[in-house]
Amino acid sequence: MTIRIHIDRKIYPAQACAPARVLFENLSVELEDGEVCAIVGPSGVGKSSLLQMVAGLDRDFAGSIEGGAQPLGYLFQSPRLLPWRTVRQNLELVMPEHPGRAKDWIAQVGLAGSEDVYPQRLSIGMARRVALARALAVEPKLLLLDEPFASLDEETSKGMHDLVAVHLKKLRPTTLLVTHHWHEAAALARRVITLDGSPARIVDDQPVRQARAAE
Ligand SMILES: Nc1ncnc2c1ncn2[C@@H]1O[C@H](COP(=O)(O)OP(=O)(O)OP(=O)(O)O)[C@@H](O)[C@H]1O
Repeated sequence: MTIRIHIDRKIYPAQACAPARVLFENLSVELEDGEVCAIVGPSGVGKSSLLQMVAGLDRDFAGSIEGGAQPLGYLFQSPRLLPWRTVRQNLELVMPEHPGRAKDWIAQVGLAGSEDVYPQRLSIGMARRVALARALAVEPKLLLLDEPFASLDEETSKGMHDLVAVHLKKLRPTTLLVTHHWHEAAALARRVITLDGSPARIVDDQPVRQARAAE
């Protein structure tokens, strides 16, 4: 499904010790059905905020997001697992019709044997892998990945990268991938959008080949 994002204005209001911040102004992006697009930009520019708006979790802005596809797979920056459910139960929740597949997903993210462990006993990297499995297991039409390979060692990161690549190829979800790493963007995405400034604007938007050449 094509996604059309147009943000006239997104403001985070003033808080006790922080002034109001205009995060986005006149920002427009269109994603074709099945397009994999990486979002890069400096820390604090608004990448995670943009994902939350696309997901429909933040509707407090002037503008529109058209075509929000369901099912939605969303890997948040923090794992956001339900602490009162085991690893297996966290996954079963998103696939109530196929609970038997939870075990297979746990194995695919390299956590076989941790099925009955509660999230507080997992390292951050393990919890993020469960969260990645949860995002992919819903067989999303719209996939939002916020730094999917953070907190992972090199070998695990490569394994998770391959897992994501296989699923992007198989399911062809329209995908927004937030990353700080050009090699991740270049390996998984066909298009790279660079955000910068305050309010944030798109300072670069190009196919991966040209983006790599400009590196
Ligand atoms: N709920 C909120 N209320 C007020 N300000 C917020 C809120 N969420 C984020 N911000 C602010 O908005 C700005 C953008 O945050 P965001 O997390 O979207 O950036 P980011 O580009 O994803 O950063 P990073 O790469 O460090 O994860 C930051 O200055 C942050 O402090």
